[in-house]
Amino acid sequence: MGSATMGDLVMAGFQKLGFIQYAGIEGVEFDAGRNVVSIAPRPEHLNHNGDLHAAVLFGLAETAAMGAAVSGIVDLMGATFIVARDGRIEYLARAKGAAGPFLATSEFPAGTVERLRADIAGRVAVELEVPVEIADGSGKPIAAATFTAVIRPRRA
Ligand SMILES: CC(C)(COP(=O)(O)OP(=O)(O)OC[C@H]1O[C@@H](n2cnc3c(N)ncnc32)[C@H](O)[C@@H]1OP(=O)(O)O)[C@@H](O)C(=O)NCCC(=O)NCCSC(=O)Cc1ccccc1
Repeated sequence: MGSATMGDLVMAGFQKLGFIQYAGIEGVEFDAGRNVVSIAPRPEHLNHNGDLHAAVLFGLAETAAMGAAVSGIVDLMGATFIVARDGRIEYLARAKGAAGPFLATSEFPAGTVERLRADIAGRVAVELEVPVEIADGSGKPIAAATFTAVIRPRRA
């Protein structure tokens, strides 16, 4: 199965979730080791300053990160337990509602997916650091985040 088809499958799964629907998060790019998702702010996503609510930005970042974490292992997920252990976000600049759409990009350095697949094949538990950057519609960085994905052989 090609990565475009896998991306469609992963995003279709995300689209069933209430938070994803509420936030209007959409898939933009999906490839092994890379995931980009976007949000076009609606009035209910904004805070008292008219900026994207911090929790919505965190949710956008987490969606990008966990999508990237699974992007190179979709075919192995049946045998794999995967959850986010933690996440940290730095809000670098105001995410003004009118400056959308906002794009969250999560991408691994070269070799990460290959190592992860080898660890899964070897039934080695992994703690994967997953970076995310969020930019506004002009490309200006507005947040940087890091998540830890726990990836283990699924217990019977
Ligand atoms: C698992 C760990 C991170 C580490 O804890 P540790 O002390 O080392 O582990 P411990 O042994 O205590 O097990 C704890 C629980 O985990 C389960 N389990 C563990 N290993 C296996 C296994 N090999 N196979 C099967 N299950 C396993 C175990 O049964 C137990 O369940 P229980 O509680 O009995 O029902 C724990 O702190 C935790 O679950 N945190 C919450 C994580 C969370 O909810 N994140 C938020 C969002 S998730 C997300 O991102 C969604 C997403 C994913 C993918 C794509 C897109 C989106």
